[in-house]
Amino acid sequence: MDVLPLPTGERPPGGRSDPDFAFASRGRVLKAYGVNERLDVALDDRSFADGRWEEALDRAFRRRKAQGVENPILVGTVPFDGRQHARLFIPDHCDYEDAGRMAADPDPVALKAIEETVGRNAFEAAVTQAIGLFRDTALKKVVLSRPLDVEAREAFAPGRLLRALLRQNPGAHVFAAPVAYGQTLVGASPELLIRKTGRTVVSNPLAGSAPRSPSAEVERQRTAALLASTKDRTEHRYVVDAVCAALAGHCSPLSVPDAPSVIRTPTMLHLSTELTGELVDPTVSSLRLAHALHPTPAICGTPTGLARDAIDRLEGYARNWYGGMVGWMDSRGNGEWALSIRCGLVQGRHLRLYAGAGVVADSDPAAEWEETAAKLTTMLNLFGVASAQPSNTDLPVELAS
Ligand SMILES: C=C(O[C@@H]1C=C(C(=O)O)C=C[C@H]1O)C(=O)O
Repeated sequence: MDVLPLPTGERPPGGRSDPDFAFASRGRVLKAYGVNERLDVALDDRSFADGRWEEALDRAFRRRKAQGVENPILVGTVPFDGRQHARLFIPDHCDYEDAGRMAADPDPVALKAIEETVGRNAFEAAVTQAIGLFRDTALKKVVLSRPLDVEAREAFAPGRLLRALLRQNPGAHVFAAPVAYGQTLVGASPELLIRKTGRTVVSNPLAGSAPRSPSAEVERQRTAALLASTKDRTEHRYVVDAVCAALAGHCSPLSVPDAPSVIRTPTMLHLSTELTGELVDPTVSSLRLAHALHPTPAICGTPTGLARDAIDRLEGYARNWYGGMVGWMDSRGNGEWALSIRCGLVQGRHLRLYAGAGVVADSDPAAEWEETAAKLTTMLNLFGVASAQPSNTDLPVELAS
């Protein structure tokens, strides 16, 4: 569905006041309107190595400043695979809104079907194959994901999904970003890849997960179990080590807590480590740092190259924007980039959701499937169908209308 044009007659609905791009952080939503200049480019090693992309961006920022904008910004999304083009643009106009004021209850949406394009059997077989790779190769961790296709009777309104995500996930980096004509990536990411404010950078990798529970007692047990779990600690350690290694050359000092803590999203518990550093060279941009980090083992694996190959061979679908990053950067290089997870791609009546789970040597395929199901509830909660998981077959599930 990712490359299809909108069917004739279907246009994304939404009021004129809906921003073209929105990104929430710490209680405020950055809203961007219109495209002043587009900077679609593949953000791979080559783009950063020869400095040409950053020069082009600098020229674009200077043109904008010449039009009277004191500190212009770039917004957009970068796909999982850096060889594919990012969707980045300098907007015509930006403002901020209080996230709480922008939040709204979800609209009732008449769903037609939920289809497990990659079903439980296929996913668990992929996890089993990955476990085999840990025995036979130097691969230590790989994040395997799956899509879930939701079809509604009428076109989804990305702006309304955004407002509902803000209501349901007040602490998340809630976002809505245009990725192609008629296609919008919407989500509520709990994971900050990088924030740069002047000299200071913060990265908050997550890995190691359990679902929330309505019972406080069960949740206490799950939190304690997560902190004590060797499997989850190992999964988490790979990410923290990789983030440390990527930031170490840029930061002095770099402060890394000795042990992870547990953070709560409305649907999940995660092991979390917040790293903070002071940049040796404060002119290094947030996007260059994000590129140095991406893809972390929170979304790809360890070692990166082998994990990428395993994802290509085992997942059986194209991630495209899922597992990339979304955010903004100003002309001084300050900015924030969140992992594009807990998200979905909206196109007309179609919404493709995504969720993945980190697989390590002592993973259990059934538990990894359950983990992806739990992560999908962040988006499925928009429709009140969190418990209506499709059956264990690969067949589409028709929902009562
Ligand atoms: C891959 C996802 O989440 C990532 C994987 C996690 C894990 O394996 O425990 C936890 C948080 C995220 O870093 C996702 O939500 O799709």
